Amino acid sequence: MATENKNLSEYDKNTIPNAKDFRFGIVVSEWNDTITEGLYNGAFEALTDCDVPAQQIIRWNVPGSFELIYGAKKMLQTQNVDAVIVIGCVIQGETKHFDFVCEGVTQGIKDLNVQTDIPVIFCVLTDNNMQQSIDRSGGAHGNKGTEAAIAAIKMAYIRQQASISHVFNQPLLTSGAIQIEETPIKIEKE
Ligand SMILES: Nc1c(NC[C@H](O)[C@H](O)[C@H](O)CO)[nH]c(=O)[nH]c1=O
Ligand SMILES: CC(=O)[C@@H](O)COP(=O)(O)O
Repeated sequence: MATENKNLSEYDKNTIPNAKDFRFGIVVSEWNDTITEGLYNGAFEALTDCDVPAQQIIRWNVPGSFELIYGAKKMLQTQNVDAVIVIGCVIQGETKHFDFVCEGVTQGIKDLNVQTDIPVIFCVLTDNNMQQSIDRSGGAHGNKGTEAAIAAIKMAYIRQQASISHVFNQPLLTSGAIQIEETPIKIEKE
């Protein structure tokens, strides 16, 4: 489904896990800052609407979308967060630079998700023109920042449940919950 057939800002709070104890990092690119500020506002408002205290949301700025990779890496390494959202807006110019920035950021963020234990949510617009970016940062198609915040909550919850599941040695249900049997935890004696 293309974005034009989906409102990026819509979510049902009844389907969102309890997020009040989660901590979120948000790394924001300063390139196209009128757009990235709109995306940040969408993300921040969605997180607080889902009961995340403002003091549990850490924001760092980086110069451009390519620097989101390093900024997210250092956020993961130094901050106590349950998920990171990277926010950027890349708009096609005259040259192929757009292609390399978009591919680089995509691969870099993918690598962080593979190499680290903290989910990193990709909230980077890769648009043909400014109007498309306006439409997706609080305009006609909603706000991809809102969408990213909900994704961050859901992924932080999956990470939390997966770690509990591992401790209790119980399967993680498709709902993301775990089935805790009555069997006691086996403590391996050293
Ligand atoms: N053209 C855009 C850029 N370009 C800058 C790069 O992201 C990077 O900061 C530079 O290459 C130095 O490493 N960045 C965006 O976020 N959006 C653009 O449209
Ligand atoms: C994505 C970019 O870096 C691009 O907007 C820069 O514009 P240009 O390709 O005209 O140098």
